[in-house]
Amino acid sequence: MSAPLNTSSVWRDLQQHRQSWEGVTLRQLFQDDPQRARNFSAEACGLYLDYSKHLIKPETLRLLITLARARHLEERRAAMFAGERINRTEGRAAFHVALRAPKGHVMRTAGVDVVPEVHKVLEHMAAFTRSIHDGTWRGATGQPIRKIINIGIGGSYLGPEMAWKALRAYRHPGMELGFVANVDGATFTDVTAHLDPAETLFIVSSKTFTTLETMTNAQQARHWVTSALGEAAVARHFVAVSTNVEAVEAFGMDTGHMFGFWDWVGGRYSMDSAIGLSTMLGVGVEHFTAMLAGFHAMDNHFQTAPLEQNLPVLMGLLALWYNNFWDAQTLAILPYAHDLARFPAYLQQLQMESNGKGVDEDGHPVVVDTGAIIWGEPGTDGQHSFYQLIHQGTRLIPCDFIGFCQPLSPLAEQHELLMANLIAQAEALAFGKTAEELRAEGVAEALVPFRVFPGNRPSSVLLGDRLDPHTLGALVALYEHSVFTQGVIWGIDSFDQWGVELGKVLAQRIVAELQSTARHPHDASTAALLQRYLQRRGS
Ligand SMILES: O=P(O)(O)OC[C@H]1O[C@](O)(CO)[C@@H](O)[C@@H]1O
Repeated sequence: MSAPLNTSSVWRDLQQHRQSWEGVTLRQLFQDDPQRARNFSAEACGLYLDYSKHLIKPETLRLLITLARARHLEERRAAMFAGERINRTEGRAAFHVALRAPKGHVMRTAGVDVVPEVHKVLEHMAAFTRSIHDGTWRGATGQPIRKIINIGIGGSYLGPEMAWKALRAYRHPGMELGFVANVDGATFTDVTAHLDPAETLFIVSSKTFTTLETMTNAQQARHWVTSALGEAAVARHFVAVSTNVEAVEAFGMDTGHMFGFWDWVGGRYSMDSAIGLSTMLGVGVEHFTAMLAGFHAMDNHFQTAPLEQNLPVLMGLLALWYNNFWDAQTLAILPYAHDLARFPAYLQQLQMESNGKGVDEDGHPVVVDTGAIIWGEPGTDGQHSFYQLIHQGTRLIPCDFIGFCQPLSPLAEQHELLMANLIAQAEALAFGKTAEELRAEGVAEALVPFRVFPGNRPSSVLLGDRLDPHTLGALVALYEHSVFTQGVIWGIDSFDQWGVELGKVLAQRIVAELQSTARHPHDASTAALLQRYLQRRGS
């Protein structure tokens, strides 16, 4: 058994190095090193990362990279790309990198090259997509399908919804996508309110095909379709995406219209698998293929670039630096792109389900803090809401700003304003405004303390040329591998999610109590809540 992480010599060196930060300012660091912006920036797959406004010196990076090496990041990365069972608690590989491997690449797990199977499914998805787009596939009444509703939750929803919004400029003409995730019936009624069943296709997306929310909404959809079009319509209006053939059959769906994937694809790493069928239908085969190429380009970069210039490694190490050495609790994701509005929500599952762990891979309590709380909103909306706290509050909140040089909206002038705000926010956070500067501007003395911006608030700026499918794929893979980097250093299993189970089991028990006279023992609070609900729910 290796020594606890926080007693390792490099961890201690980092703690000591952190002490040397008292009184150090980003202003000073930039003054001392005119090359700082160049020295602390890197570029890959069309994404430029400026990390010069972080509380780091060359020594910080050297120590963080030493830590990564000491924790065998390179070996663990090789194990992931070799299809080894790195998801130990579930006894599986975490082989999402094989989902975007080009045809002809060999990627083996458990001795099997999975790339041919992956491409077989992609070809099935492409043929289906084309048949919907060209009208060969029609609904039960002969009408072309124009509305696609993805029923799924968590990893079977967040990626497709995020991508549908992110790739708005690349949508296939005439196609509309909707998403039903929440078990709240309001979601289903809202999404289907103005839809015509005759031109609507449901994709039931669930890795396990047992998830309560998804199965409930799928039954609701079935009722909605069959009450309008009859039982025989199910075959023309439903397809499934799952790893569970038996459950799809049991649901009464034609497995010929099922798009499979594999147990080595984690839910939150699945938007580039058949779970992306709605994305492919929404943006077309070519754009989906370009997105996969973006994922793959970033995989290559992660696999081959030296750690010092490796974007996912750098981002992972920076996140860990604040999480473990500056007591930062959170990381703000701030996309300056309306089309990335759902990116923070997507990253919440990716990062918090992956790295929200309190025991290490050997089952021992972790000795350091793990995954940060991820949150955020698109700029500039957030500026008029929570940025006050980021600028002048008492907490340190590292920020990831994400922006694009070229607008997708025809309102190019507004894009200038948007990007000016992104650049200004990173500048203001880093360098702040001193009392002397305020006085020199003639600010009344009584107001000076309120108007001081302390600065020294760290941020990354990720700049792409354009939010296109390739860039989106690269961006998602960048965060996937950054999450992996952090998980490896903490020694946790980033690919399981046992923490979601207990609530599911308890909910099932409570459902039984709400729907019958069965009663289970509960604590006083739960019992009182149940009683009040039962009394007041109405008939
Ligand atoms: O695709 P499924 O099996 O319906 O699961 C949906 C989601 O539920 C979870 O298992 C946990 O809530 C996620 O990891 C997963 O993405």
